[in-house]
Amino acid sequence: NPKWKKKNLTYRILNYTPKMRQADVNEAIQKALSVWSNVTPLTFQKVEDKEADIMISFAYRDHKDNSPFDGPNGQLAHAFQPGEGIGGDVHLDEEEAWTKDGRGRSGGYNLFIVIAHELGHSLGLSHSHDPGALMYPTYSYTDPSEFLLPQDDIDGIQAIYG
Ligand SMILES: CC(C)C[C@H](C(=O)NO)C(=O)N[C@@H](CC(N)=O)C(=O)NCc1cccc(N)c1
Ligand SMILES: [Ca+2]
Ligand SMILES: [Zn+2]
Ligand SMILES: [Zn+2]
Repeated sequence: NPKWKKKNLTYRILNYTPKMRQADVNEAIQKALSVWSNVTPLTFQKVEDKEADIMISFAYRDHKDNSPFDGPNGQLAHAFQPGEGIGGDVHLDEEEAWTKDGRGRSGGYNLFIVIAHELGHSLGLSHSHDPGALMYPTYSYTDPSEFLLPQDDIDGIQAIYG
C-alpha cells in the first residue's frame, strides 16, 4: 500500500452540500481527521486557496475521474490512495441524504462516519474483512458522540504510519 512520505498533511474543502449547515460539514470533517491523527503521528492543516494533499468535495454523477456517482445510495463516496494530484482526494456523492447527527436510524448517511472511512483510504488503508471495522466495505451507523476507532483500524493505520 502506498503511504504519505510526510507527516504533516494539508486538506481543503472545495465545496459544500446544501443538505447541511457549513459549520456542521466543517465539524464532521475535523472530527473525521482527528480519528486518524489521534492514533498516528500525522497532522492535518486546513488550507483555503491552494492545492492540498487531501481535497474534499461533493460531486455529482460523472465528475471527470472515471468513477461517476450513481444517485442516492449505492456508492456513497470514494477516495484515492496517497499520491500526487488526485491522490488522497475524497469525493462524496452529492445525491446522498447527508446528515449530521443521530438521524442515521431514520435514513440518511452520517457525514462524519463516511468521511472517516474515506480518509482511511486517503491515508493508504484498503477495506477490512472485520465487520466491526470502520474500513469494512459497507456503511453502518454509529452515533458520532459514541464513536471509537475499532482496533482493526488502529492496527491497520499503525502498521503504515507506526
Ligand atoms: C467500491 C467503492 C468505491 C465503494 C465505495 C467505498 O467503499 N468508498 O470508500 C462505497 O461508497 N461503498 C459503500 C458501500 C455501501 N453502499 O454500503 C459505502 O458505504 N462505503 C462508505 C462507508 C462509510 C462508512 C463506513 C463504512 N464501513 C463504509
Ligand atoms: Ca450514490
Ligand atoms: Zn470521484
Ligand atoms: Zn471504502
